[in-house]
Amino acid sequence: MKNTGSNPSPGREGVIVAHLGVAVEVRFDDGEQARVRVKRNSGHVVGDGVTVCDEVLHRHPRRSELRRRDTRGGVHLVGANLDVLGIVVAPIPVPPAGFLDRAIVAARSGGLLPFVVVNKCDLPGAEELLEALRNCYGTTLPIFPLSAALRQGFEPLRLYFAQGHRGAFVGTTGVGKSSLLNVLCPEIDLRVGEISEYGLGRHTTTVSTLNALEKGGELIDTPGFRDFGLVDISTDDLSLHFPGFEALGENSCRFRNCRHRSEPGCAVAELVARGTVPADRYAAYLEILNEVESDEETSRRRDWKK
Ligand SMILES: Nc1nc2c(ncn2[C@@H]2O[C@H](COP(=O)(O)OP(=O)(O)OP(=O)(O)O)[C@@H](O)[C@H]2O)c(=O)[nH]1
Ligand SMILES: [Zn+2]
Repeated sequence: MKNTGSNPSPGREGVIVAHLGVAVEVRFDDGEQARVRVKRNSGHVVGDGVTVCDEVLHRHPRRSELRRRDTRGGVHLVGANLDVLGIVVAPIPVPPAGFLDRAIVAARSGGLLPFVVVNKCDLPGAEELLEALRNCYGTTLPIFPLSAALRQGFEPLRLYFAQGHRGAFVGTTGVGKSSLLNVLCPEIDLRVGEISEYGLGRHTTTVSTLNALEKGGELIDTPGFRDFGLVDISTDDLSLHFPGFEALGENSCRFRNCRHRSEPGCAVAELVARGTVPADRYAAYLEILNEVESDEETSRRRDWKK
């Protein structure tokens, strides 16, 4: 174990704050940090709680896991024990249809609370976007309008994290995630620089880090994950976690695997008929359901061919 402070004694508890491929950086409960070697593909991720005993890592059970799927269908664990997922949108580029709903469903199915950041509020079109999002999600999620370029509007977001939340940001290319991170966590780049001094420079581009925020809370930054253009969800996730179906509460559909299409005894259909779920939200749901079903069909066919 390479030590960045005094010698850690065996059996100390901490959290993984950086993953370097062949080693992880552990921050112990007293604030001291040390590097521990791990096998490549050890399965440890940033955010994992660990006990270090005789230079060996013992991982604690996780309360949540954030995953992403690559374009070839491989699943990657991005971080552990996150509480919140910040979905970043902006007036430009316009969020792709269904992006927010899919990202919200992905967060909830991973056990994370989603929130929305509307960046680039200095640009025309921001008011309209914000208004549309407030109408759609305002009662179910926190929405933070801000401008990373002007460094304005960050206080409510900082206070939100300061409640003790550990989170990550996702969003499509160009919405300003890097700019946002730089305002919230200006030391991220510095820390990556430090890591390269240990001769692991080649890995610095894929380093994922857990960063403490000034006023409290933590942010996981994983380059490569931030671009969440293609959000992978299942039909089960969608029918359970679609934003707008919260009014369902304990009223369940007759069939446990109800897709809320035209099944008898569907509680969602009832809410739509009563106007509790607006018709346009239901239409958005059906559209995504069709897409997800067709994606699932495609991957089933691909698996058969293997
Ligand atoms: N007007 C305006 N432009 C912004 C703001 N935040 C970021 N930008 C610009 O938007 C562009 C994209 O910003 P990035 O921070 O690189 O966006 P990103 O989401 O990290 O993009 P990727 O790295 O491609 O995923 C840059 O030209 C930024 O200068 C903002 O608040 N207002
Ligand atoms: Zn139903």
